[in-house]
Amino acid sequence: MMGRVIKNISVIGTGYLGATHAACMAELGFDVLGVDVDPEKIEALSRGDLPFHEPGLPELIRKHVDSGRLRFTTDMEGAGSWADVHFIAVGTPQVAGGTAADLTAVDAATAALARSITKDALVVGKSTVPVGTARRLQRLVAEESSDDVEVSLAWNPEFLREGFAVQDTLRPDRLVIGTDAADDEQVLREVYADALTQDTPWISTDFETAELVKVAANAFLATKISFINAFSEVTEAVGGDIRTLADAIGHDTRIGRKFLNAGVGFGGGCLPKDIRALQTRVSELGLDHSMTFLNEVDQINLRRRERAVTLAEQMLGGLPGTRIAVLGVTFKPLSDDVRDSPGLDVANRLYTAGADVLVYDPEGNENAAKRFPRLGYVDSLREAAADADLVVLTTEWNEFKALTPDDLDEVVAVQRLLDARNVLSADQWQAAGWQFAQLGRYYDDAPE
Ligand SMILES: NC(=O)C1=CN([C@@H]2O[C@H](COP(=O)(O)OP(=O)(O)OC[C@H]3O[C@@H](n4cnc5c(N)ncnc54)[C@H](O)[C@@H]3O)[C@@H](O)[C@H]2O)C=CC1
Ligand SMILES: O=C(O)[C@H]1O[C@H](OP(=O)(O)OP(=O)(O)OC[C@H]2O[C@@H](n3ccc(=O)[nH]c3=O)[C@H](O)[C@@H]2O)[C@H](O)[C@@H](O)[C@@H]1O
Repeated sequence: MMGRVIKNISVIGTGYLGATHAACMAELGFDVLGVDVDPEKIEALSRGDLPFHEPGLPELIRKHVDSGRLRFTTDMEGAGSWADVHFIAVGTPQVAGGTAADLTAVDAATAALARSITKDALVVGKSTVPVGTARRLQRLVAEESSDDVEVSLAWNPEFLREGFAVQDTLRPDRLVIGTDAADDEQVLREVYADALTQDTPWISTDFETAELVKVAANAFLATKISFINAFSEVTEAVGGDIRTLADAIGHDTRIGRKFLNAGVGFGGGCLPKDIRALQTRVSELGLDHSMTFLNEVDQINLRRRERAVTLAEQMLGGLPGTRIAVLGVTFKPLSDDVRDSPGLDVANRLYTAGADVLVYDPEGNENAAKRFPRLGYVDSLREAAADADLVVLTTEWNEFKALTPDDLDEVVAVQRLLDARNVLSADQWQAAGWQFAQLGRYYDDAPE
């Protein structure tokens, strides 16, 4: 592909990652075609509607659907005969009933794409995959594509965060490019030219390192969260304040304060499944011990959910027959994503144990109701808290972080709050007469 001017880009898979990537590529000046197997998603996107919540993305999609620079289709063949660069951004979820990554969609999308390509092109993997996948897909592309065209493969993992997806794509904090040929790296330099500042690190490496960088980053973030949450178990038992502890160690710039927010733990469509897939892949490679610590990271994380439920039960003196308001069921604020959400898991466990649960989330109600239809869902914080015996804050949306006792004093049945994200002031709520608990903190009057 050397010496070509890149004009047309396709993005295969238009979920959280792919829709963002497609819109941002259009913003960088390319003509872009988003391809997905889900006709409803494609219909919505083609109208300029985003079928999920991501700040700043609806505006970008609409802008470029209107400008004609961004189109969506279910027709893979259209993409294969049109684009110079194809990004693979399909899902790699956990396999049903196991811990490995399910690569069915990546394999199917890559094979279908390769068969449809009728001009020289670069296929770029963006999905998060087990190490070794890129090399396998390179062979698949060679087998499935026509001998008349030159098709090569590169691996370019994605580090965007939901809630900040647009800014993370248009101004990435680093780019990692795994290639087998210098020409392919040049193509990606051209693609990303306008997203780079003078200082953006550009890491050019082989396939294996590129794949591993991605899972190493997520494993490190997960470990950092479970590290502080393991200390929560200690401060809860012996007395102490996990926030002060996190602040104090975070001042050491070698440690840093970010990702040391103790609470109900990590969830989402990436961190949990990525640490499980990494362990599974490493065992497959015969390295039985290298990543076993990630099992501990996972267990610490899941114990936080249990702890939230136990604490709620202790505060109430039993769950059956109680009314509980659950505030926040997305896995984090600024997203409508409820995949492996700690808050939704806690809500469901409280319900299963006999409580009457009313959920309110600013963006997540609809997705949560699809997953757990039996919970009650309401459209406002006040409705959720009305006559509640306990309010549980599980996702730190700004609306919840700004709560004061005045907002709820007259609304609830009993002044009782469990802050499972450590974002409210214990002093303030206790001074107002509330029975108040947080994960990772110890109180003289804490229920035991
Ligand atoms: N969501 C995020 O913040 C990030 C996700 N990732 C990785 O990106 C990948 C995609 O993740 P999400 O966008 O969150 O998943 P998602 O589930 O939102 O989107 C995946 C999309 O792929 C489509 N798809 C499935 N099979 C297909 C096929 N054969 N051809 C065309 N389209 C197909 C699905 O219909 C769906 O729209 C995963 O590997 C994930 O680990 C990486 C960084 C950030
Ligand atoms: O591979 C991915 O898909 C992405 O996964 C994460 O991004 P994301 O899942 O959007 O969310 P994070 O901001 O990392 O939060 C993950 C979870 O950790 C929790 N968390 C985060 C930070 C913290 O201090 N404590 C904590 O419990 C959040 O509430 C959330 O449930 C990574 O941060 C991204 O770099 C990566 O690209």
